[in-house]
Amino acid sequence: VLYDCISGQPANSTQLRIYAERNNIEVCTVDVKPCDPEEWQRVDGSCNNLKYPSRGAFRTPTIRLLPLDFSPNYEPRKACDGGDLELPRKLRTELLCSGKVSEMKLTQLVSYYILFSTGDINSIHDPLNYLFNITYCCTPKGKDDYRCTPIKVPVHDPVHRFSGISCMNLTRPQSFQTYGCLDNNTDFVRIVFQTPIYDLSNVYNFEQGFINHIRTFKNGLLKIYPAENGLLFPETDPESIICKLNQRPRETLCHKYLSNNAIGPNIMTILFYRQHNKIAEELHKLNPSWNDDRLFFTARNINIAISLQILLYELLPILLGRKNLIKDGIISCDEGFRDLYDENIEPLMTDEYAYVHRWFHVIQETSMKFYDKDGYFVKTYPLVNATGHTGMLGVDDNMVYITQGSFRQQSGGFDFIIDPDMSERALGGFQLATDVGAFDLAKGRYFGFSPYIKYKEFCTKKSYKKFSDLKDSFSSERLYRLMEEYKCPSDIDLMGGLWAENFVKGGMVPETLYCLLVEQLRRTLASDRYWYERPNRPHAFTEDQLKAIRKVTIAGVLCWVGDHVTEIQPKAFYIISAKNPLVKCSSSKIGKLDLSAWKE
Ligand code: HEM
Repeated sequence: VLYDCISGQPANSTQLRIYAERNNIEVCTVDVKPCDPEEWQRVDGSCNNLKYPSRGAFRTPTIRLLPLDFSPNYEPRKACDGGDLELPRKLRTELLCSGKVSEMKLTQLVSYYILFSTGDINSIHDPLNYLFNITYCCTPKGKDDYRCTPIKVPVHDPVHRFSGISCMNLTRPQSFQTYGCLDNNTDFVRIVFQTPIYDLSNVYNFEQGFINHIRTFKNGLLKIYPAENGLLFPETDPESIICKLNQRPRETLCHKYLSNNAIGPNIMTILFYRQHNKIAEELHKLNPSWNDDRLFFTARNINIAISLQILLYELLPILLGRKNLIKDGIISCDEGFRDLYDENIEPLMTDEYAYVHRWFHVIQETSMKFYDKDGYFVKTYPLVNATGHTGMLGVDDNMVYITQGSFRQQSGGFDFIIDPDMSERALGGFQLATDVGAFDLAKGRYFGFSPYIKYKEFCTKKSYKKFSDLKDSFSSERLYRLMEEYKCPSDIDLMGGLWAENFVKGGMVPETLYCLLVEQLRRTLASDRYWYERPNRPHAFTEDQLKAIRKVTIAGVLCWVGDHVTEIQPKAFYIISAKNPLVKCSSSKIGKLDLSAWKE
């Protein structure tokens, strides 16, 4: 049945006719084969909710916590005095300092994993659009193109008053209106291609049929190929234009079915892809009678569960605070099952959830340190030169160096200081100047997010009319900066507020960021029928199997599928220290997967 993406109902003949006239049936509908309540979790996400079978599938529309706030024609909202809000680049340079500060407790792996996890539920179609299709927003042609929303650089910009750069190319976020599924005069609905549930869409892909390209259909395995350096990678497309930074002819590796994005998540995706095969191989040894399908879906089920176990129980407690997460019902304090499922809650993702993850741009350390397999420092390499540069992983020891660096190098600071490469050249060799912070702030306006104080009110149930009402959530110095830049509290952008706000007690992120993440995670836990901790889902784990999943840590994953990782600290999101020393991968301190509970 063809379901209308927007309504989540079977498309009627009038709708289909309109879509056919516009030549966009394929993008505005999802083809859902009849659901079987007991089937394995589908790769395209359909049939997650049996009442609304297309919800949870790729291209499920996003939802909003607060109403849209735009000027007419989806232009940014106005300031309280009726004028334009301050330029995003001006606000970024005034509210975030540019410089290098390290977080002394955490490793670079934190940024790699958090970005990898956002890639599961969020696609990178918007940057691809302005990098490959609409590249002229800073030229006269861009002035007449509604899709162009370039970043204007103020004349007295601290960096570009010297460089002569006065504009950065950027486009409007794409929506169901962009693709003609909704009329232009209707409320903006963001289009996202990934499924809105955590199901490793970034590893297994998500569009119908794509999975058939990566499966071998033998023993549950995915296709995998050795590169020039002998290491194993998913299928490559040497002609792809996405890997623009590949140094050809030597560097040819470029993922054909997976995304070639920033280097950290790129590596994590490769590791989870390989991990699928390791799991399938072991399952096959344990249960030689299982057929290909059973091995494939069981391995995927375990792989997804591991990715979530690490996110929820290892990483988020560090970032958001373990006690906070227990109090808010996001993690459980015992090892057993839990079941928060409610079939009346549709598996949908809020726009706010993906958006506030952008705050983590401030923690990105961009001088990647390369270490060899024995832990000797080799060199530093600019992280931004590695985006769209998958080819570097297939030659020399780069994959080894970056993997080793991920758990040996410190993370960037959790503060209001952004690494200069993120604020000036985040898109490395693609675009001359990219201030990702300014992009983040500008995008918030083109998504039509309500001002920061509305979110603050949503989270605290208090009212904020005057700047002084905010004094409990900001240091006086940070509040003063906001007052310098914004005329009224209601002018403060969501991202502007996050950049200045105090951290949640017990955690390392701004209070409102915490609140908006938790809001979505609650929905995710209640709306994903296949959530790994549930005892009553199709092909649920047994108690022993769930216990085995709960033991796995990111260190265990790196030991198992990382190239030449032979020793690592047990808590790999934390730096190596006397309390968290390097140990051999064979040590019982490393949380490895034991698949014996799957033997029949
Ligand atoms: C700490 C790790 C990071 C996290 C959690 C993160 C998160 C995000 C998220 C959620 C988006 C929004 C995507 C969308 O909805 O369209 C985004 C956009 C973006 N990120 Fe990151 N990111 C991280 C690191 C990086 C790095 C290392 C780079 C560059 C090398 C980068 C460059 C960008 C760019 C260029 C955009 C698009 C900006 C736009 O078009 O508005 N990010 N990031």
